[in-house]
Amino acid sequence: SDETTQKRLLNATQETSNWLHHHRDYTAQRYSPLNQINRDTVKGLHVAWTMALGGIEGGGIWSHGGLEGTPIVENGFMYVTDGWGSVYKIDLHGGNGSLVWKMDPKTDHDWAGAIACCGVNNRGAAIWGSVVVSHTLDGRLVATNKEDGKVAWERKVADPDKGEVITGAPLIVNDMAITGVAGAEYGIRGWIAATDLKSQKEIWRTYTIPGKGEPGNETWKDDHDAWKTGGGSTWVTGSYDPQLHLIYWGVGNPGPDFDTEYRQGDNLYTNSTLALDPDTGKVKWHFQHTPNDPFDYDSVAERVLVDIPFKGKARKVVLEADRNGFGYALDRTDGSFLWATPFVKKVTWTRGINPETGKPIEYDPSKAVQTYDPQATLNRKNAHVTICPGHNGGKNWPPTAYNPDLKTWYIPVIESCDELDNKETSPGDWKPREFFTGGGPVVKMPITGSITAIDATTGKVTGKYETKYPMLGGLLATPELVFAGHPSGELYALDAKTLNKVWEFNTGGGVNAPPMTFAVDGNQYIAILVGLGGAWDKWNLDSTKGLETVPPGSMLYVFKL
Ligand SMILES: O=C(O)c1cc(C(=O)O)c2c(n1)C(=O)C(=O)c1cc(C(=O)O)[nH]c1-2
Ligand SMILES: [Ca+2]
Repeated sequence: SDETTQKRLLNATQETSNWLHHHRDYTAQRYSPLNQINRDTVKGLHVAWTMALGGIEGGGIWSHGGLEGTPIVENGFMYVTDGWGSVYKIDLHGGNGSLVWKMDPKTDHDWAGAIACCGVNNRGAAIWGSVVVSHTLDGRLVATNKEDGKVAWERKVADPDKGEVITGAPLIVNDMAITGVAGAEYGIRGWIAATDLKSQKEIWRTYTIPGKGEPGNETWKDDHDAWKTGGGSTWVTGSYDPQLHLIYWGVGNPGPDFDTEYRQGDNLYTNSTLALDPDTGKVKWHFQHTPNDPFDYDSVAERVLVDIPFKGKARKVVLEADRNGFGYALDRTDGSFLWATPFVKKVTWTRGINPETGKPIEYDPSKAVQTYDPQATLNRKNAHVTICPGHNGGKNWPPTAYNPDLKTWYIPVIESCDELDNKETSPGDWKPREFFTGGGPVVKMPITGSITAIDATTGKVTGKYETKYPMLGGLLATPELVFAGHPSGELYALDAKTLNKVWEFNTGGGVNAPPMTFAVDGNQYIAILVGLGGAWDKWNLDSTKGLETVPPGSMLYVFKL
């Protein structure tokens, strides 16, 4: 197999046939210039081949695993993961797929599965040199030889004894694998860690919650060290700007999720965008989206890097579609705020975002506990609320896609409200490997979805394709099309400009993974994993009538003209 050099990883946008990074390239646009499958030809798209994978065994609190991965493709070979972290190498030549090897990391199902808040999830692998680099739910970073599927080395990065698991794909930057952690619902103290792929040693680990004496720690104003169990997970893969030499990564919810009085203050850097120096892990700037969050609005979404004009000036921008229902554009050189737009139809937790500061209008930095909309803000006195978007967010982990020619950003939306209860938390309540949430959702309300298009240069919504079910799988953009899968099984293509549906196929499973595209032997293909898992069918099924009949499964579908 081929060497994946840093030079090639930097140039991934131009390797048109390939998909070398989790989000295809360092911009995380999930845009491929391949255009054989286009507005005119797409009606001829049909199944080329399928392959049954594994990973749907149960473990811990989970009755089965799910499929959330984005495949990597390099020069006619695919590397794809299942929910328990097995990696499959598939030869794509000759018009069908054949399994070359499978690496089973022997994940400890019960130990890790007991503390995976939201599913047996593994969102994919990365490639570097002659190895595939992947994570396991039980906290390991594994390097597997591309050639023979043998494990070259592995290193423990996260510790399930503390409630830490890993569900995201690694990001490779300058011969390092960058790892994010999950566990904010178990009161972990979140971090982002860099492993040197040459020495296999840790180079840096940056806690998303600053320690005593570090700038930001003063935003934890309680008297019982709430910062030590303050959440701030980092479970979605970030992006990288080589010119600015900055990594962009999102940070998850504070813990306990629903008891703001326990963790008074803004709770930095939870629910923030971080820009980090890749050499040292130092935080160069931050922007917090929902300070002192009462709603579980993890700001973990991928950070999409786009170069666009804004108010007549060329800007280097980072986009984020936050769980709080707003899409944000920040200047990625310094984090200054450009615009925010609601991408869901209904937002009730705030009256809006202050156009100068980018903070919720009600935000008062002098307050230890924030009150956003007084009706909707959950606290010990207002211990039962209805909020929109619901705690799953207006958009969860499934990635957005961006078309750089149209300067249009497509968001996979969850259109929801839900009812939340507060439960007062006391110092001493935290126990390793136990939920530490300070309340939670109670009544399940119906949930739908949409694909919402935003003009990145203005922040205005330009279109909405409404869907019966929430968008749980993420998007792919090509020059003329947007691809998406549905939890009820359909994979479909929309016209990139009109958002009209131009093609559809029912996979017979439930789609919970993002589509991707590649080319081999001159032919373009669309690939997607099928198998409903993640958080949905355990926690949210009452809100989506009809999905209870979708069987778990584990299937790779590949389409061609
Ligand atoms: O805070 C965390 O550490 C964390 C991790 C994860 C995860 O790793 O899957 C999810 C969440 N939170 C979460 O809040 C959530 O809604 C969620 C949905 C899913 C999924 O895969 O469907 N994962 C997660
Ligand atoms: Ca969370």
